[in-house]
Amino acid sequence: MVLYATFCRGFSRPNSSHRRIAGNPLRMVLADFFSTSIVTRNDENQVLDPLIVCGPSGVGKGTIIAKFMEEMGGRDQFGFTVSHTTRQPREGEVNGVHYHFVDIEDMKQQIQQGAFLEFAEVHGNFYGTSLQSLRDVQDQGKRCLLDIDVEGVRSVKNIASEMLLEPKYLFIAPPSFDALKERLVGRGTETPESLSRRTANAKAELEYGTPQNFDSIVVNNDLDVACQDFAEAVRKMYDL
Ligand SMILES: Nc1ncnc2c1ncn2[C@@H]1O[C@H](COP(=O)(O)OP(=O)(O)OP(=O)(O)O)[C@@H](O)[C@H]1O
Repeated sequence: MVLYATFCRGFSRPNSSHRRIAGNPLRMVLADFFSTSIVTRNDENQVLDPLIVCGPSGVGKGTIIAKFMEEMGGRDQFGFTVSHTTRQPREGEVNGVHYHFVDIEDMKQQIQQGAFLEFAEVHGNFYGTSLQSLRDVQDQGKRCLLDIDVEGVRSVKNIASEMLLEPKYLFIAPPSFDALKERLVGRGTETPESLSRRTANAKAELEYGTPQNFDSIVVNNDLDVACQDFAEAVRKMYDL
């Protein structure tokens, strides 16, 4: 409830043009009643429900999302919601672009202040999606694209209806567990310890990646095919 109140407060922009709340009639009435702009429309009058992308570490989420956004027109409709993390930046990662890199005390403080839609401690580090990062995307009239782990998906599912959000959930699966492990090794970012933590977590994450829990599942075997499948799944889910 505290989080909900924070969320409503955070998203309340009474004078904004994006306050044209939409969706089904009940949603519209409730959204107006609660004076929240979580449910918004863009200039083409389309509802801006978030896209939640999930999958085990190393499956290729970042790679597919980058191609979709940069090479397949994704950026016209979606804005990447930049997560916070307490892990160290990898080579080439830019603060504020790939992640907001923060230290652990800062992150804990912001969590306590209710600044996050969801957060989780994964592989010994905190990851989270701040309400501000969602607002930043919505202010551009775009749908939020979130790349979050299974715990994050569970958290969002628990609170989405309270917030009148109707996200679409897409899971990216590897062709096999061995292929996933090979990619993590090939990426060259993991220590032996972090590799075994990530692969151990992947087992439970793959079990959660079922049609019961996700609107769409894309298998990332051949990268180009997976990107096409991803774009097609997005088109179908949002009726674009
Ligand atoms: N279809 C594919 N075939 C082979 N390698 C791939 C494929 N897709 C991605 N990769 C490679 O796998 C590695 C992991 O990809 P990426 O970093 O995008 O995964 P991720 O799911 O975003 O991981 P994390 O959750 O840890 O950030 C990268 O080195 C990437 O180049």
